[in-house]
Amino acid sequence: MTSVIIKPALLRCLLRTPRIINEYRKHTPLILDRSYATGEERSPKIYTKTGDKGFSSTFTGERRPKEDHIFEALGNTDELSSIIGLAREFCLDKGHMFTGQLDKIQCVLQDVGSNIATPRSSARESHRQRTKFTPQAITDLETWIDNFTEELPPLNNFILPSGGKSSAALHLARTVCRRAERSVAPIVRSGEADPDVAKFLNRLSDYLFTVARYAAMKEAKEEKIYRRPE
Ligand SMILES: Nc1ncnc2c1ncn2[C@@H]1O[C@H](COP(=O)(O)OP(=O)(O)OP(=O)(O)O)[C@@H](O)[C@H]1O
Repeated sequence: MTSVIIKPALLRCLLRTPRIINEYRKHTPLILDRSYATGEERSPKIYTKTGDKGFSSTFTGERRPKEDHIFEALGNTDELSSIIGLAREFCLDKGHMFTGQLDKIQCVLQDVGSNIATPRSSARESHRQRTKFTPQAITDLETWIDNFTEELPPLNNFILPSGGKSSAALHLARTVCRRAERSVAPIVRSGEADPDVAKFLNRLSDYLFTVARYAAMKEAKEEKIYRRPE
C-alpha cells in the first residue's frame, strides 16, 4: 500500500466531501505535510507555496499546470457557487422561499467539483464509484423549473438581466453557470468526468433563468425586455 503526502489545502477540499476522504483513508495512508508548521498545536497555514510555479494537484495526486481544463472547470464551479451565495443573500433579504434550493445547489456544486477533480484516467475504480455524480440533482432542478414556470407569465420577449437585485444576481449566476458548462464540456467529452455533471450544469442555467424571473415577479419588479434601438 502506498502512502500520499497531502497538502493541507487539498485536505480541506477533500474534507468538504467526506465520502472521498474516507475512501482515501481506507486505501491510502494520508500523511499531512506539516513541514511548514512550527508546532503541532498551531493551525496549518492556508498556503503551502507548492502551487507557486503554476502547477497544482488533482484529487488523484496528479500534478498538472494550473491552466489545465480541470483547474479551469474547478475555478468556474467555485465562482458559480460564490455568485449563487451572493444571490442567496439578496433573496434572503427579500424573504424568498426558494433559498433552500440555492443551499442544495451549492452542495451539489461541491460534488460537481469532486467529480471534475478526480480524472477518470488516474482514478481507481473505488474513487470513480465514490465520486459518481447522482442524477437525482438533475431531476430536482427539472421539478423546481416546472413549478416556477406554472406561476410565471408566458415568455413573449427577450428578457434582459434586470428585475431587482435578487433577480439580477441570479442572472449573473446563470451566465457564470454557462461558462462552467463550457469548461466542463471538453472534460466530459474526453471521458474524464461524468456526463451527468454537464447535464446538471445545462439544467442549472435554465433553473437560474427561471428563478430570476420568479424573484422579479414576487418582488413586483419590472423585467426589462429587449427593444430594437431606434
Ligand atoms: N487557480 C486555481 N483554480 C482552480 N483550482 C485550483 C487553482 N489552484 C489550485 N486549484 C485546486 O484547488 C486545490 C486547493 O488550491 P490551493 O490554492 O491550495 O493549491 P496550490 O496553489 O497548488 O497550493 P498553494 O496555494 O498552497 O501554493 C488544489 O489542490 C487544486 O486541486
